Amino acid sequence: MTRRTALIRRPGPRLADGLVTHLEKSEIDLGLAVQQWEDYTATLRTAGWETVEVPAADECPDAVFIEDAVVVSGDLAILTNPGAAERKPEVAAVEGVVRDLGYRVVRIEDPGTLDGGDVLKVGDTAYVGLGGRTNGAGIQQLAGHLESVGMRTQAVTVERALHLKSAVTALPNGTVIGWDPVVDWPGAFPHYEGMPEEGGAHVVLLDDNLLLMAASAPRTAELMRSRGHEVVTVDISEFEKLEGCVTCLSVRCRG
Ligand SMILES: CN(C)C(=N)NCCC[C@H](N)C(=O)O
Repeated sequence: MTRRTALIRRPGPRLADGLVTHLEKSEIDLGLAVQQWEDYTATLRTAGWETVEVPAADECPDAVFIEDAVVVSGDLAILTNPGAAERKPEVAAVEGVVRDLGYRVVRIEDPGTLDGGDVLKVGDTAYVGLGGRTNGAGIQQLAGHLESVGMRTQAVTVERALHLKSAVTALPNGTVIGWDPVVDWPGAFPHYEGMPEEGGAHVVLLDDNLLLMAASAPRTAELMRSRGHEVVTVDISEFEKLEGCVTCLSVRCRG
């Protein structure tokens, strides 16, 4: 049976100090955020995922966005080198967890920077956002590591969004979906389709036909249901205020 493990990391007391780049800062309700995180992680478990908690990094406000700290593919865990200095200390505690899960561990090193939110895997292609957080050296190193697990890498410019996966994710059939105003280069993807809402650009594939989406994208959820997908939604409003989305709150390990 294939492993379905999701790495998660509890929000810390400093969450409200998290970085914002493309949004105005707004007030965060920490109690509500913790409740939303509990709901999100419970949704993963209900869908059959075992959740593994990475030790909290309470001094790092953005640590809950665990997706940015590690990229997994096949038997490989690639520890990232986040592009924002404040986020670099998040990575250290991930290493022990992925080693315990049996992954071969490699890392992105200076001068390369890379955030996991910039890596979108579709089949055997990893599209990687080249933008504010991930640089060319980081993409080159990633490409070398991914080659060892049979993945090819393609860089995609990201200027209008924080991360590539802030702008686009992919449906089970490989179609890349996005929210047009923040997608710099839709032609990079063989099949691209714009969605009616910003939050509609983000799906987590929980199963062959089961999508996890944010409650902030009801029209897109309806569109997906009308096409035969099952959709579960979670309210992640407090994380959206910090430019987070459903993908950022976990790292899905399949295999
Ligand atoms: C796909 N996305 C958006 C992510 N993987 N990460 C979101 C990180 C948000 C955090 N406040 C920051 O600015 O780093």
